[in-house]
Amino acid sequence: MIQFINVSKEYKNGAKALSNVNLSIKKGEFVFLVGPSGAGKSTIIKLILKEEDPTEGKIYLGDTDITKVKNRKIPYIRRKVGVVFQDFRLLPNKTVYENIAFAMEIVGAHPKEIRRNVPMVLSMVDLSRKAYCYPDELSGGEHQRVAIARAIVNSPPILIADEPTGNLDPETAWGIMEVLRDINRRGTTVLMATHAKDIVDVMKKRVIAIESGKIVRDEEKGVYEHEISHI
Ligand SMILES: Nc1ncnc2c1ncn2[C@@H]1O[C@H](COP(=O)(O)OP(=O)(O)OP(=O)(O)O)[C@@H](O)[C@H]1O
Repeated sequence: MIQFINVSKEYKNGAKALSNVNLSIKKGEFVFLVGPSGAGKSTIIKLILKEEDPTEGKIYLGDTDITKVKNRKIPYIRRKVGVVFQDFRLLPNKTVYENIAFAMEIVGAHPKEIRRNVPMVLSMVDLSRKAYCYPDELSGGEHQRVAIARAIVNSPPILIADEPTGNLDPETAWGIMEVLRDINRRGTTVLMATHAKDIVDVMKKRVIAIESGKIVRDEEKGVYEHEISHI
């Protein structure tokens, strides 16, 4: 579903963000991307979204090498990948319903489909009763659930979450994890970058650890970090 082959990324200012990264994520997997600040997690996400291009290497989404995709075809990639950020990014002057509907309008969905799908995803994130609220009337956890609903409303096969629980208290964060787990169980591939050690350790999902732009660990049912023994 997602494949990086010998991917390196150097930003224009000379910062080397990734060097020779190889990774392969299969359809339906749930993967945590962990590592210290500046390790390269957001860069991996930006490359998948084609917000940046790699300096070297190939990146496949399904059968498509997205490094070869022309800029005008980028919206086609964005339809395959839903994305949720730490800071929500909802439109403040639109209601919850309109925020989600807007994500469908911009990909040209039929109004009938919008009327069917928006209530469906709102119910998935348990927010049907807030459909006509504005973002400033929501709690942080509710905001993030709307952002997730918006990310999945076009049924993308891949959902990327960059620190989705970063601004939330522990209990609310766990609510978000339950929503992501449900979405994954319905078949969506989920890639989540996080610093939340407790969440990673409890979920027992695949963990890819990155440090200084290199993958240093890739484990099934992994943990956030291994204790270093000083004996
Ligand atoms: N647009 C940019 N221009 C130049 N350098 C950048 C840019 N974005 C990131 N970098 C550099 O690339 C490296 C990797 O950054 P990246 O944002 O991918 O790390 P990260 O693992 O997501 O960190 P964090 O956990 O703090 O979000 C860092 O050294 C960073 O300073």
